[in-house]
Amino acid sequence: MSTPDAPYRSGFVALVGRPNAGKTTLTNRLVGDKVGIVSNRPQTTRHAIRGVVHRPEGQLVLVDTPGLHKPKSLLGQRLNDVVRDTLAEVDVVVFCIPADQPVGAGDAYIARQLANVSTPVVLVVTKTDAASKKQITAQLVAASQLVEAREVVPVSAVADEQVDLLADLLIGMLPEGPPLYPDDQLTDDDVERQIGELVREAALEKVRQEVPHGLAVSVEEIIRKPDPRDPEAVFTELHVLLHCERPSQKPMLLGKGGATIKAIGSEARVGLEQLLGGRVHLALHVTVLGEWQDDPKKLQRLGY
Ligand SMILES: Nc1nc2c(ncn2[C@@H]2O[C@H](COP(=O)(O)OP(=O)(O)OP(=O)(O)O)[C@@H](O)[C@H]2O)c(=O)[nH]1
Repeated sequence: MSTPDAPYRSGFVALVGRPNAGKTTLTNRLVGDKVGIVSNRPQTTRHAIRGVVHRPEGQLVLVDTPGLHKPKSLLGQRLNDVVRDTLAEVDVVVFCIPADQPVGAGDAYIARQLANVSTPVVLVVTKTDAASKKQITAQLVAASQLVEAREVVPVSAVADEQVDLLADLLIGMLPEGPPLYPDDQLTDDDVERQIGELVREAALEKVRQEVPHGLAVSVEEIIRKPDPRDPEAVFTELHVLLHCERPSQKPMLLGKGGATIKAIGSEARVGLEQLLGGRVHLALHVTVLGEWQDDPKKLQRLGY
């Protein structure tokens, strides 16, 4: 794996940036298409793993950070605490700033959080395919004024420009050490969490603006058994609750004659069957949880 003059390196990297900065797209491009599920996490991290980048010279573990934003509720505050812990514990923080949008208050807020930790920062100006050379140059300068960065790299995840270079550069900043994951395992977001995310994404897509932030998902039960149609295959029965904040939101999620909830289920099932590698029966129910974003007990129940 390692060559005599270049030691093997491994470690943790967190991608941060305001919503829409391109973090997910960049993560996916860095990791590549192959996604698997790892059930064991190394003891070295408490954080959810988004993906693992395997290179001959090292291994980069991309750590999930929930959105970093000004706290408006207890949920927001807790998320920000998680973010700060994550930033302090990883080896490198990648701060994504899109090339096609002016640097704004959201970026400045994140920069202030980064100033509180000693973790080295790599500034990445994303979406360079969507901006002119002049715009990119101006953005590189503006971004550099926000934080003290070790490196500043313009990339396009969509056009696959400079992504390999970024991976090499990040690996070079990690401590020497053995691989943290076997190379056929790419993510270890636990299955339950991924199930919840797929359902939540499907629900947000189907209801759009109507149930904005007050939507949470909890996976109540996962039953795996041999598929009666094919005993070699696994059949998974899932019981999932969609929690909304207000009674008025419930009919929106259900739709006329249950049409919306049915559509959410069909949409989610495609991803779920891929994730679980077999047929899935998804039982979805809608409940009203009240002001869950500000209620510590309810937050705990939802895993925050
Ligand atoms: N043109 C272009 N668009 C991009 C690129 N990367 C991301 N996008 C687009 O920007 C939007 C946001 O990208 P995401 O990767 O979801 O951004 P994010 O930072 O993960 O967003 P949040 O989940 O809201 O925090 C999507 O519409 C992407 O298709 C890029 O390299 N070029």
